[in-house]
Amino acid sequence: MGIINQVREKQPLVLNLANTVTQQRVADVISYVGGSPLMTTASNELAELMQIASALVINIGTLNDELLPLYIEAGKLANQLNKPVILDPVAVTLPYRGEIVTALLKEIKVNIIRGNAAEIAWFANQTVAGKGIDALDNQINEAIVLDAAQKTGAIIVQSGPTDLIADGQQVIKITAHSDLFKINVGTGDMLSALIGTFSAVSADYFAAAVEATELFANSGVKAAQIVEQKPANFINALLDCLYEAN
Ligand SMILES: Nc1ncnc2c1ncn2[C@@H]1O[C@H](COP(=O)(O)OP(=O)(O)OP(=O)(O)O)[C@@H](O)[C@H]1O
Ligand SMILES: Cc1ncsc1CCO
Ligand SMILES: [Mg+2]
Repeated sequence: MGIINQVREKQPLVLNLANTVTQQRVADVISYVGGSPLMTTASNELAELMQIASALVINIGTLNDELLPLYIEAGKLANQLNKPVILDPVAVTLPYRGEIVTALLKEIKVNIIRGNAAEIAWFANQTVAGKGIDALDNQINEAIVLDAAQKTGAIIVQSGPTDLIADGQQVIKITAHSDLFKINVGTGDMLSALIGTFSAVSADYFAAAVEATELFANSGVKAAQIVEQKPANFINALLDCLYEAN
């Protein structure tokens, strides 16, 4: 049985420390594949929520000083309960964000990191051109992705025209893509949430990352055919394709 079927059967609750820009799209992705999204920013309820959640997705897109303790507290709870932690390190190449992520990784174990080429290179102490939330150079450099996996101990998903998924030993490439992904802000955040949802029901986090990334790419290809290059319609078609996936 594919992991998508397990998601539909188990309807896992996926807890999100989301950014405030794209959280509706993130909630939609989780719900359309059969999961149950929940967003919080309240420290007081984290212990209760991590008990019922099956995965934690931390997206630092709109971080602030108060959020670092929340990320750490939620991450520690997830680690203690053996639930997967997915990190979306939005614009981590910027100094303040880099400081926050460095501090976070000292305190918690992150199981999967999903970012663009510029963000992933940061974890390998390398520089790949980027501006804010966007990568400007979609390098397909397997050595960087492997190094990022080894340095962090996390599974790495580098998104771009070709997606790369790596643990410390192997790299898998996914080449199916649509250029309508790129214009739509938050498709990376959606992918991180989809990976979180798949890892919520699969003990094999590498398989979860691969299957979720493949499904997202293939759904994008189908959606692009349906909407004939209309980028706003693309998101709706993408969600419809995720809803229909099996
Ligand atoms: N140039 C491109 N052509 C086709 N697909 C792309 C391209 N760039 C990214 N993608 C796809 O778009 C999705 C989002 O990846 P991207 O690398 O843009 O994430 P991101 O920069 O974190 O995005 P965001 O910050 O908007 O959420 C992924 O499914 C990725 O495979
Ligand atoms: C545009 C933007 N700014 C902070 S987060 C975000 C959404 C992409 O991650
Ligand atoms: Mg991003």
